[in-house]
Amino acid sequence: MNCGCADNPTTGLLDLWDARARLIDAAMPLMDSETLPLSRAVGRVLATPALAALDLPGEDNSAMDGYAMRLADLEQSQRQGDGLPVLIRVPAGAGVMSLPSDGCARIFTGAPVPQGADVVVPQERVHCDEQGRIHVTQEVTLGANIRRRGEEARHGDLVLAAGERLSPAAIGLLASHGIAEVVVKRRLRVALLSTGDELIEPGTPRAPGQVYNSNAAMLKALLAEQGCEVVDKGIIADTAEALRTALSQARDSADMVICTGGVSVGEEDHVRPVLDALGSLHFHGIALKPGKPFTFGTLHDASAADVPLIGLPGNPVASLVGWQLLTLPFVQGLQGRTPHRLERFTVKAGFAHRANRQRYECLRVVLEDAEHGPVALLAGGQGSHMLSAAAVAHGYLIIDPRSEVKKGDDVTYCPSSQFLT
Ligand SMILES: Nc1nc2c(c(=O)[nH]1)N[C@H]1C(S)=C(S)[C@@H](COP(=O)(O)OP(=O)(O)OC[C@H]3O[C@@H](n4cnc5c(N)ncnc54)[C@H](O)[C@@H]3O)O[C@H]1N2
Ligand code: MOO
Repeated sequence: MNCGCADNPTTGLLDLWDARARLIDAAMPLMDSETLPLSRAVGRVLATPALAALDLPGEDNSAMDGYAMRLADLEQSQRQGDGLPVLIRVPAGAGVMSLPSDGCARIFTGAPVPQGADVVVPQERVHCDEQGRIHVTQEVTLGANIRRRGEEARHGDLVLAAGERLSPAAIGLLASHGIAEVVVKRRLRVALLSTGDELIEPGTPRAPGQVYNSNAAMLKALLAEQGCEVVDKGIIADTAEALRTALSQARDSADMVICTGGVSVGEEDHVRPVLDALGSLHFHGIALKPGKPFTFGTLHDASAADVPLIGLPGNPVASLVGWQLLTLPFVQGLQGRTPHRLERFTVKAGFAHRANRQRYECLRVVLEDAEHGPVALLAGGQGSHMLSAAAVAHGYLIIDPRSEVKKGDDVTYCPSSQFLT
């Protein structure tokens, strides 16, 4: 593990992308797992690969309601102009039948194609004469409208790799293979602390100077969305003693600790000194606005495994950005997931902006469609204490340090939706 040294000696700050890479490298996946029925497995992380127990589809089956036939029989009947008699009827759920020669089968979507048939013609493309014989009105191609046995997966194929988070579509996929239960990682247990004497919980009366604890509400929602179990340690007073006690208890109750506030440089900011006493600091201070005082370290425990600690800045937008860009990939690593690659693409700036000299800036923006593609507009006030813009933003513009953005310039956009998968 690296020390807390910044990689930019001039600014004293660690590069944003280096910090992200270090966090991804440092995440040691949880080893414990449990077996769950599919009905309780959505959002959980597969601990073992899911393999196909059979071919999918299980048989050649029809993609259309229509008529299954041999192309050779059809061509013969077309030369003679007498159409094909319907000899069998194959509904979905029927077993695999055999197609007698010189005729066709009435067939329905999903029904097994009878042996011998090599094409299915949709019913809209046939004409049925008075004798009930089928005439095909358009050209047909060998194999058309037949979904082939095993075309999606063969027995033994990998269906989903270990480390995949189970989306509703993934649950459906497993069910389509007949899989009823899966081995998943146990939920990551995250202890959450909010430091600050000014903090009170929403729903309680407020005195002047007090601030509602928005970080805990937001982080609980973010952690729940990632399938984590939150151990809520509440609001901790701004004293080193209170923080030391709270962090040691948090360490003993969770796989990871997240605290907010108290990571800056004032004498009321106790996270770093307490971390020095209880464990070790890996880094502090990132070239990121908002989010500069982001802190990463380890709480040591003589009798149990070490527990990682992430200290998010108190300013609510700094906490949010510090979660999305840095904490989330670390949490995903602990969960045994492959941390997602940050999705970014280029849009046009709809405003001018002079960037911070030392830090990447994450501007909260909304996208609007314009003639030559999407244009980013500021979603509202950009203060790191203002959640209003973050709450309605579609994503971030990530602006390089020292750059100057002019209206109409190409800029890097990072959609927020990616942080919710
Ligand atoms: N002299 C300096 N002062 C500050 C610096 C600096 O480099 N030099 N950095 C600034 C930056 S950047 C940030 S971000 C903040 C971060 O400070 P802390 O992490 O120590 O946070 P606090 O001081 O405890 O609080 C900052 C701000 O956020 C509000 N807050 C805190 N917790 C919550 C919460 N759970 N819910 C809602 N709001 C919260 C708090 O009331 C303060 O307004 O430091 C700058 N200062
Ligand atoms: O992280 Mo602070 O909010 O950059 O201002």
